[in-house]
Amino acid sequence: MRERLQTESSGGVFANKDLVRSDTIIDEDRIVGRDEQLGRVVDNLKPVLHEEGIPDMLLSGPSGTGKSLIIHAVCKQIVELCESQGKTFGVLSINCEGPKTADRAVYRLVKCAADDLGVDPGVPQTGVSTDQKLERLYELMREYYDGVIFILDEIDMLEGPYQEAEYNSLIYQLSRARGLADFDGPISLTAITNYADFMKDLNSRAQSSYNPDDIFFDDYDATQLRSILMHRRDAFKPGSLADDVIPLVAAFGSQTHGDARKAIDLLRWAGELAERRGSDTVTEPAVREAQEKYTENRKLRHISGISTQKKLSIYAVAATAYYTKGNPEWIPAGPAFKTYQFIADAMDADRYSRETFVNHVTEQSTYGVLDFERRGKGRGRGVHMYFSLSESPETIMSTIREDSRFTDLAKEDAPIRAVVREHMKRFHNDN
Ligand SMILES: Nc1ncnc2c1ncn2[C@@H]1O[C@H](COP(=O)(O)OP(=O)(O)OP(=O)(O)O)[C@@H](O)[C@H]1O
Repeated sequence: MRERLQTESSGGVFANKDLVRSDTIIDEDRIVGRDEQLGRVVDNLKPVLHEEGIPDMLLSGPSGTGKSLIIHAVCKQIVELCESQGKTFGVLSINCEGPKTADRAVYRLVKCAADDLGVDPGVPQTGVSTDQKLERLYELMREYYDGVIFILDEIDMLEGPYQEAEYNSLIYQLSRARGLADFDGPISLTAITNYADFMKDLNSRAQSSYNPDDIFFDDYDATQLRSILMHRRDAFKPGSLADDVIPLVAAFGSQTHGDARKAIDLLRWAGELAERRGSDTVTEPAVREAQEKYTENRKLRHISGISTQKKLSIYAVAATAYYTKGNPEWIPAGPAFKTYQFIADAMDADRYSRETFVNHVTEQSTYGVLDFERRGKGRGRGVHMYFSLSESPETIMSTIREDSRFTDLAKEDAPIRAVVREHMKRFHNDN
């Protein structure tokens, strides 16, 4: 079982499955089309190489149309070219679906910079003001970077609990960095959104401080999708993909909003279905079946594409939520880690450290799968990390069990429940 777990896929159709995972960062030569948008982003960021100012940008357009791909691909090149000039360009990118407030989003930016630089974040997530977090962000910028781009993906998701959406405050505060950060290098504030009219939703304060170059990404048609998929054909072993599969996936993709992510996921799902059936070729019926099963739920689709260890970590959190009496919304990391260790042993998989487990779990907040926070259990009872899933634990568990490497976990119901209950009880008694 261990061997089976450690191989990337259990069957025989994939040669490099990463190429059909939509969160894989692909090489430039696999980017198809989008010349106009690519050209504009390149022209906007090129001045960094000459220590000149760079504009703010707003990348808008429907889901899966290459917005994140293009900005990250260009930033990657800029980072490399800066490196060759002995300069450091900081790409501080967060997804705004996870943090619920501007304060948390600022913390994530600090964390992103600290992780990139391999230094301590230097501020706690809670207990200090947003200004203190911003000051730390500026400090890191002054100390380590020669230029910075803030990338705020899914900016419209940062609505927050107040009447006025939190993205206003985040945009306002970050766009003032040029004046307030005492940072000499170029700065761009680049937001990504699905809404073409996003600027109209901003309040006047945010609007007056943020004047981005608005770059629009439209839907892909079937021909463009086909070409995107053809450039990833080598995800499959030679001869394992019937000729009509890519055109059919592209046709389905163009019917459902021209979203390349959906098309790539559908191709992978068809491959996985074929493998589960023990087939060594992906054919049209597998595509049709995958299309039927294909839910609109992006978070679940995301989970089905992550690595085995990450699935294992998320499964442990979901199982801890599911088997705990009363199904609490917030799950403490301690007992969830015990569940993880138990499940890893049951599957004969490697057990990673608690830190790696926590990283694997918190990373998923970027994709809106869950939220996390540190909080106290009450006076003098310590601060603990907690996770809160955004989908029902049962749905998450059954999605992960669709992966043949996890299917057998359904049989471990009773022992997992016992482990969860014992460790949740200990957690409550100990602290
Ligand atoms: N022109 C393209 N060439 C190759 N792959 C593409 C292209 N456009 C999109 N993709 C792939 O499709 C997937 C989704 O693209 P991306 O994440 O850039 O979409 P997006 O526009 O940022 O979507 P969202 O608004 O939902 O975040 C990624 O796996 C990306 O690699």
